Amino acid sequence: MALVAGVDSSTQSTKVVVCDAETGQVVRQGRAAHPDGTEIHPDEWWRAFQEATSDGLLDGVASLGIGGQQHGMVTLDEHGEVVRPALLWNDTRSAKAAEDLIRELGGPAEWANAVGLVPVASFTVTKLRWMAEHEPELAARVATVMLPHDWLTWKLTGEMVTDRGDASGTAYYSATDGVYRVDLLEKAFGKVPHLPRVLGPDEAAGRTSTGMLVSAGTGDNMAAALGLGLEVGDVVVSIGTSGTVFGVTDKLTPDVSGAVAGFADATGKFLPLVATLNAARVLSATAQMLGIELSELDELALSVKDAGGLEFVPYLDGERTPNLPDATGSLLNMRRHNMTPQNVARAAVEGMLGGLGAGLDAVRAVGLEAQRILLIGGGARSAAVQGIAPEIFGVPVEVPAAAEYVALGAARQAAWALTGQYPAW
Ligand SMILES: Nc1ncnc2c1ncn2[C@@H]1O[C@H](COP(=O)(O)OP(=O)(O)O)[C@@H](O)[C@H]1O
Ligand SMILES: O=C(CO)[C@@H](O)[C@H](O)COP(=O)(O)O
Repeated sequence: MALVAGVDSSTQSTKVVVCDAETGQVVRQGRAAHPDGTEIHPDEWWRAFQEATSDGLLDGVASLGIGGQQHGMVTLDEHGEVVRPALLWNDTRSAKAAEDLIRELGGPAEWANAVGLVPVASFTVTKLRWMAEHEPELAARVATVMLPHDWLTWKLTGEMVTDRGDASGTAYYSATDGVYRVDLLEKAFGKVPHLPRVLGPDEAAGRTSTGMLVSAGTGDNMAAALGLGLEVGDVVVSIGTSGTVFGVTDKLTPDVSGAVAGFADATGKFLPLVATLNAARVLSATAQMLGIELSELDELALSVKDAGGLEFVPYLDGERTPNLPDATGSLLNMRRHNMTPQNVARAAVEGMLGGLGAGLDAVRAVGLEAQRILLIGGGARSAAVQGIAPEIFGVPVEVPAAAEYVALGAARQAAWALTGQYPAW
């Protein structure tokens, strides 16, 4: 039996699945945590990858693919050394840089038409502008810019490559034209560092020192779409560190409002996506505040039929959609009679899902059909989320069997690169 492996190097952890290349059945799994924070040295991802794959997890694996958190700015000097810790997708320090870049190009529509999205602090191009302005000595040393999954692929193979899915989250790659917009990168950063070569969906990046094939890899949301085998009419809501709402389309409608990012997917199509900064951790922060476990939060939230008038504005980490990087969370409409743990728990779940409900409206506005929602990510394991989501979204919600869909998608890509056939798992 040929084995393939998929890696999900996401915000909070690295997860690895080893699958039968023919059926996709998972035969082994590993995981390791990442440190908290919105900037992180890439060595931490390498350490987590090694920890997650220790004890021979990859023994006998013929091909491996990496799915990684999107947008993180990894900068290398001319010797391949990391110049500064990577600024992650949820780091909001480049919010002003985003505003400046929009103004300099002539407005949001110019960006939406050029690269399918309007800059916000999450996108790599704004982080590069921030670095050029605030850390000019470090910026001067930057010879190469890449994304988290690219860096891991490079560590494994020595090849500086990426795929169009992850490249489309930089804001200096046009998903529709399939080219880097080095002119935009130069305007933002003042120079054009070396960029990873963009591979096709089934192309291999190279081989590890032990001979294992490594596929192109992709961003974690693109990998999740691959893992689910998404079809037109399906919309995914993923509740991880980020909340994301996305679907696969044949063509892209740029969203000038900036709510929907026009990403590429990992198969040659597109992946319009809305992302929020506040998802599963709204639930864990609320449980922590109440001094209870997540399972108890579920019980409390489901023990009442509404939040008794409480409204939880969930912007605990600022927010990206809507673009309010400095926003804070609030608990509104408190009265003596409604300040119960049950109501607070319910309001937290409703508030977090409400942000994703607005995301659903936004992807519909650019033409995504939503006949059903597929709910995935760590937060989808919550009974309260599963119970309350249909009310908030107003369409049937299905919860696929709990699985690591990002890692599974990366494994599917690894099998595709190995055999040359899209695996019909
Ligand atoms: N049963 C649960 N109820 C609520 N949240 C959960 C549950 N299980 C896991 N989570 C949350 O899911 C998050 C991790 O989800 P995951 O999709 O792996 O995130 P990421 O890919 O961003 O690292 C954590 O914040 C964790 O607290
Ligand atoms: O910024 C985005 C999507 O645009 C995030 O979805 C990141 O890709 C991180 O994902 P998770 O770690 O939350 O899965």
